[in-house]
Amino acid sequence: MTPTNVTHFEEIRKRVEVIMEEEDKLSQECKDLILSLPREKGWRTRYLYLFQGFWCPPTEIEAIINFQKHFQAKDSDVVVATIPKSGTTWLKALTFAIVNRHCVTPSMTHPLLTFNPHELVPFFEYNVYVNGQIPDLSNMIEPRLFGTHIPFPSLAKSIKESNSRIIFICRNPLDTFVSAWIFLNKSMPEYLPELTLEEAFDMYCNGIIAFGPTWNHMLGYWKESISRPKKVLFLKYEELKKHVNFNVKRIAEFLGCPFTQEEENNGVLEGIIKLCSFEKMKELEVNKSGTFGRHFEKKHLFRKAEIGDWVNYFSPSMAKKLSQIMEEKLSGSGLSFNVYS
Ligand SMILES: Nc1ncnc2c1ncn2[C@@H]1O[C@H](COP(=O)(O)OS(=O)(=O)O)[C@@H](OP(=O)(O)O)[C@H]1O
Repeated sequence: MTPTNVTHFEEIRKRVEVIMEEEDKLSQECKDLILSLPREKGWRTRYLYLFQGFWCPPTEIEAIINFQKHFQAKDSDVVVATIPKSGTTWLKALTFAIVNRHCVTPSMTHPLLTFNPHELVPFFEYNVYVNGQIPDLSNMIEPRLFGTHIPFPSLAKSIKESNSRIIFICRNPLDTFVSAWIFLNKSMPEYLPELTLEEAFDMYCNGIIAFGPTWNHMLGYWKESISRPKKVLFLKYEELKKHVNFNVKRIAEFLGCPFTQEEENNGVLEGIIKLCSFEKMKELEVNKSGTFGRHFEKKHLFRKAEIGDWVNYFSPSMAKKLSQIMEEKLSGSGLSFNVYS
């Protein structure tokens, strides 16, 4: 092992220890609850627990309970909701850039050039309600922007009942799986010691993935976007990538701040798209080092950003299997997900 590898390994070991300690520090109430829940081997934590109908790591369970008890939504709030590895970083960046475009003057450095999108749009479950904290969020600049991987039914009641808005994005589940698998292997390899790609894939097909089953997660937001289109905007990563201008304009309209013709003529829309692009974000110093969320490395957030990269990892039979599962689980909902597109 080279000295650089040793340092990297040491860093990862330390982060894993921190996570273990955080799990040990959970409140007794939460520990008791967790003991009563069905559990399966986790991908990046010792176990995932079946909590409120979805698979969840233990520290997130405590955070979600706190969030459900204490979060008071404002009508102006915007929540970026996603399945992990389906375009969260990108959508957070776009949302931040769209809603704050009138506050950023040409003479100032854009916050997205010096902060990672996860630092500008905090996750309820990883940043805001961690370690039993109940932060005072009333002084945050409005509109307040938050991120979450929590399924729709488990969002705080005040989000569902207020006029706050939710933008949801999901992605071809095979690419989502590959992105998650590679991200965790790179960022947290110690957590995947005995799990082969095939085993992880089988777990995924059985719905066992943080915040999954994936199909339930999609369906929760999908159904809400149909019944309350002003409340939930439902996006797909592939469509956002293929028709970025159209969809960025759609997001702005949904958020009540459409781009004017003048802004379009002056390159404001184009500028936002460029600023938030994979190529631009990947090259920023701020995104090359340091960690975010649950001690993940920022640099691994920007890998390939390609549609259909799964072909480099899966056999045709794996693709067929997941495709069939998705078809069956989504059948009758009006939502379809072609893994081949
Ligand atoms: N700006 C931008 N534009 C397009 N695509 C982007 C962007 N930033 C990140 N990515 C790609 O998104 C994948 C990471 O997903 P998430 O951002 O959801 O990860 S996380 O849940 O926040 O950890 C991951 O996909 P893969 O490359 O397929 O692994 C990233 O490369």
